[in-house]
Amino acid sequence: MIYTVTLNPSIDFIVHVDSLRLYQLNRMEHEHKYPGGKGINVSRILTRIGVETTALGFIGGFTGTYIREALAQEQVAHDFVQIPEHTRINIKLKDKGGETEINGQGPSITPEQLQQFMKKLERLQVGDMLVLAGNIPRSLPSNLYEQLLMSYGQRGIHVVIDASGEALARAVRHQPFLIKPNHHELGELFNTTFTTIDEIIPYGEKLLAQGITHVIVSMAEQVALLFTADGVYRSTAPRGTVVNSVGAGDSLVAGFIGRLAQTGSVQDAFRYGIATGSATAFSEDLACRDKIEAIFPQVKLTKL
Ligand SMILES: Nc1ncnc2c1ncn2[C@@H]1O[C@H](COP(=O)(O)OP(=O)(O)OP(=O)(O)O)[C@@H](O)[C@H]1O
Ligand SMILES: O=P(O)(O)OC[C@@]1(O)O[C@H](CO)[C@@H](O)[C@@H]1O
Repeated sequence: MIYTVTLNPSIDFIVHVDSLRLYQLNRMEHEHKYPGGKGINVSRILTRIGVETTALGFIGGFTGTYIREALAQEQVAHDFVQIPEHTRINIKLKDKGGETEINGQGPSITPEQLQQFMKKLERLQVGDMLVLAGNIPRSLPSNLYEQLLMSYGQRGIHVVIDASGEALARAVRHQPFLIKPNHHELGELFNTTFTTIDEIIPYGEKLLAQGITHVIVSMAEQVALLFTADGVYRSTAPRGTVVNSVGAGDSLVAGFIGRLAQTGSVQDAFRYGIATGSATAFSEDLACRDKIEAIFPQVKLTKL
């Protein structure tokens, strides 16, 4: 079973305007609402590709009810801790110049609610996977992912970290199964910036040498890199028309771990992950299975 954790879920409110005019009235051309938050996105994709998953985290208020209902409609299993405060709404604003995101802070989580969440994790068994994805709300300990990684990693559970900043920096010390920084997040981790692929390679190898099983470095429409036991692989991103790239990174993670669970082949899983990320970028909502599988044959790997 793949458990995903979204400590701070959201309704993603996707708004399209032709050309945003600041400080003036803008009319939406069209708008969509989706259940969001990185772990929830991973669970939605896993369900679409037929991999068993349960989404965990904290949810509350009318926004929380909307998310529960939307997930139930898609048959995405979940077991959230119910809280009284409203789950946040994140605005994703698209115009012809690009995408602007305004994410909410989200509700405060009390120590009692955190305890309820910890209790839900007790069901995890050897061989399960735990995906810790997205920001850690300010009301929770900033080392929460690190604590979970240490305790569940030692019990034979594969822990995936899809986070940035301090949460990622703390996690890489404790041998997660997979991390998927984009090249900016990787640069931040090492206090540097990258201009070429060659510059990234020693840093990915360093993370692997620290005991991380798989490291994927994504770069949106450019190449992505996989660092794994038998070497470094480069994949080019498929070409297409970008509709909404929110959740592309989460989709890559879901495609990779889902396919790995199905086939056991790391290279095949990397190709499938890239196809899933791109299929999401080319869709209004997250990718559907048909689109992923149509793109999959386009994805080729080169061993470096
Ligand atoms: N413009 C694009 N064209 C094609 N594929 C894309 C594009 N943007 C993203 N992707 C696909 O999604 C994957 C992940 O994208 P990206 O590197 O933007 O992740 P991210 O920064 O974690 O994304 P996000 O935070 O928006 O979820 C890429 O490796 C690629 O397969
Ligand atoms: O504020 P966080 O937790 O870092 O990111 C939340 C978020 O931007 O990430 C997902 C896309 O990756 C969206 O569904 C969601 O709105």
